[in-house]
Amino acid sequence: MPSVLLYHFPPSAPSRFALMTMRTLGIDVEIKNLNLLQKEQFNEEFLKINPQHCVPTIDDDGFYLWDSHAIATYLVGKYGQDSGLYSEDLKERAKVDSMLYFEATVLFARLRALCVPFIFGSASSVPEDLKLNVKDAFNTLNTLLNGKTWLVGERLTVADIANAAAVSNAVVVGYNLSQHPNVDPWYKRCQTSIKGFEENLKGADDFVALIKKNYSAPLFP
Ligand SMILES: N[C@@H](CCC(=O)N[C@@H](CS)C(=O)NCC(=O)O)C(=O)O
Repeated sequence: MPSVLLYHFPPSAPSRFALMTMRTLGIDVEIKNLNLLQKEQFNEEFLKINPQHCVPTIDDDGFYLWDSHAIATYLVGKYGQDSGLYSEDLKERAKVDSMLYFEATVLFARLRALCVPFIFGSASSVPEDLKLNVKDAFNTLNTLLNGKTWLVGERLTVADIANAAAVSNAVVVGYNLSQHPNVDPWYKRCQTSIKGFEENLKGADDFVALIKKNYSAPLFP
């Protein structure tokens, strides 16, 4: 299998979702780090590949693709049809998609809205409404996991990997998972079932280190 090039930034949860999917599929990955704080995503060479200038982006033998969700489902289709990470069944697949969109537009989006101002030093306190938004997203996740081992169907899918990457960032900034009795054990299952999870946790530590440069207290005391 030829290697796939991943433009990556370890603190980024979407980027780590793409990398964990690659690790879980056993894809030979070549990593090219782009330091977003140094605005390396705006270099001329990368902008030609991805005018949206975001990570993760892959180069699969000259096929350029971005958005972690598109990357994950593409890679399963190309390299992991038997992995079960993205169902062949239309309705099950739609449920996986639904949980991918949940991660993109609710869980990750709300965490980003709360955390990113601290990375860029433009926040000095945690707005209550943003905290409530994050808690509401976790409440939803908890309800969706009621009586279930995985988010969709009977096995791990890319929906679990995406959401677990975002949850890792929440945990390192002090979000207490034990208040969500279904999320906590699911997250522990993710840790032992997703390949590259240690690497993901290291990236989450890099993420919180960026916040701590400007704000040393936990965001969810
Ligand atoms: N929906 C996208 C989000 C990607 C994203 O927000 N990437 C951020 C890092 S977390 C980024 O590259 N920001 C730099 C920029 O947009 O210039 C995905 O899932 O891949």
